[in-house]
Amino acid sequence: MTAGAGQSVPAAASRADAVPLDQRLRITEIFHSIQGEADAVGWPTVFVRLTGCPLRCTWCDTTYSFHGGQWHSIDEILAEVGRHGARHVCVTGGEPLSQKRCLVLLRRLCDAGYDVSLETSGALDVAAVDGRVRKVMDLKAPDSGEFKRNRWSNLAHLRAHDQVKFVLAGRADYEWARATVEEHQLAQTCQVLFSPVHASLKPRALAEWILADRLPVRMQLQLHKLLWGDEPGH
Ligand SMILES: C[S@@+](CC[C@H](N)C(=O)[O-])C[C@H]1O[C@@H](n2cnc3c(N)ncnc32)[C@H](O)[C@@H]1O
Ligand SMILES: Nc1nc2[nH]cc(C(=O)O)c2c(=O)[nH]1
Ligand code: SF4
Ligand SMILES: [Mg+2]
Repeated sequence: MTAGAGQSVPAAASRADAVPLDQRLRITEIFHSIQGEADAVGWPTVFVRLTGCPLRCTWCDTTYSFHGGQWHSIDEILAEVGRHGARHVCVTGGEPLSQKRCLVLLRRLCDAGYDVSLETSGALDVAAVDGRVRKVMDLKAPDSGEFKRNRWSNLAHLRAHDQVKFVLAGRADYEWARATVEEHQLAQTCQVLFSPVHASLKPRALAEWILADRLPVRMQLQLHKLLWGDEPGH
């Protein structure tokens, strides 16, 4: 289901008409791919990309999710996810938590037995996210232009299976991330991921900085971009 690309699910769409709008979610795309980021990297995964984001990170690779999309009921989304036969589901966006019913979707996916992860900017409250969901929470570095949106109180809701992620555009971002990890003792709470902004910061430079500083962080590249480049739907 690639709602943003104009493809819909006709039979399901007519059923959804009976569901009140406030019980539906606006979806940009649902697709099956290899998880390219975070702890579940490499697993065949179904991605549910919710439409809309209140942030505008300078380097965002998913600007096509800011607008458009199609409304779908949670039952429809679950049916589409099930069609792909994967164990892992990643709810992403856009900023998924900017739609309140995302919380219900996450709970329903967990109840259905999926291994569920949530990619979130860290700008919205994560307190009510189902504890079974693995949160992958960005802390936005200065060069993202969205540093002021970091919601520091979210750190209190991180559990051992969650991840804090820093996407870094250059050395200044790196210095800030290193100081933030230290200040908040993040590596003692959960995995800390450092990733270069794709095609901006050289991965090798980031790797050498992490090694030189003996940082307790996990470096990562976006595997799907090595496989498929910037094509949406992967
Ligand atoms: C597209 S965002 C959607 C979820 C949520 N809005 C967020 O920012 O976490 C998913 C992940 O992709 C990362 N990302 C976006 N553009 C990127 C880029 N150009 N290079 C590396 N990572 C990027 C984000 O930092 C985030 O960790
Ligand atoms: N393959 C693949 N893995 C991903 N992991 C997180 C993604 C995202 O856009 O949030 C993503 C994505 O867009 N594609
Ligand atoms: S918060 Fe996520 S989706 Fe929104 S602009 Fe930043 S990277 Fe893109
Ligand atoms: Mg992506």
